[in-house]
Amino acid sequence: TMAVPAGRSVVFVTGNAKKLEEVIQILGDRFPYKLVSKKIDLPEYQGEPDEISIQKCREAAKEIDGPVIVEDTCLCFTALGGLPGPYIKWFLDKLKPEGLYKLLTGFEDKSAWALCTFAFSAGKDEPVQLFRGKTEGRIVEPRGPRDFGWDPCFQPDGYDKTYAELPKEVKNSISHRFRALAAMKHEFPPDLLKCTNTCSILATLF
Ligand SMILES: O=c1[nH]c(=O)c2ncn([C@@H]3O[C@H](COP(=O)(O)OP(=O)(O)OP(=O)(O)O)[C@@H](O)[C@H]3O)c2[nH]1
Ligand SMILES: [Mg+2]
Repeated sequence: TMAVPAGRSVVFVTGNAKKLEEVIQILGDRFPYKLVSKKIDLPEYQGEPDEISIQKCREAAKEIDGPVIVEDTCLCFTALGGLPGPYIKWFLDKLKPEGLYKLLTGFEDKSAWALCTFAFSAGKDEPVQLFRGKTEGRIVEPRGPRDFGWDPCFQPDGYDKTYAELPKEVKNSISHRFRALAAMKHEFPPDLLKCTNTCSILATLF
């Protein structure tokens, strides 16, 4: 289990306000530590998802010099051997959701999965622990609001709506991010440290 001194806060380091918003919505008051957020644009590393999250977490722990959480998100197309994967940020930036859909023209298989990897470290010389969540679905012509990334072109299996069209509570109950946070929650036993007030989330930097 995770070692965070009682009363210490865990800093969620991300440059992405929408991620932070979802993390806050998903964790609600079930997170037994004080979670604060810090907007730092960490480097976009290359490699396998686990390695990327470990490097990202080490860098964040160095900058914060204390307990940190980071998260890295991949969107993987089966027909493309898992690409764009961790490089989805750049693909989305240049192609937009329409272009992501068009990438699969010529492939019958439109299946895809969203992968979220949270990484936790108690400090700069401490080990990194990973928590993964995966949601399977397929890439469709974009539908729904445009306020978060590739949500309009990802339709989770079992639903006839895209992530963007689904009510937020529904996305947050099946998403890659929800599943990774559920895995992480098991490692933060609420009774172990008895944080005074369950969880206060201060998203002051956005
Ligand atoms: O439609 C979406 N629904 C999601 O649930 C979701 N989660 C992440 N993303 C996007 O996918 C890329 C990941 O790259 P990423 O993990 O490096 O994130 P980031 O650089 O924005 O923030 P961070 O690395 O500072 O935390 C970025 O373009 C994010 O905007 C999402 N888009
Ligand atoms: Mg990033």
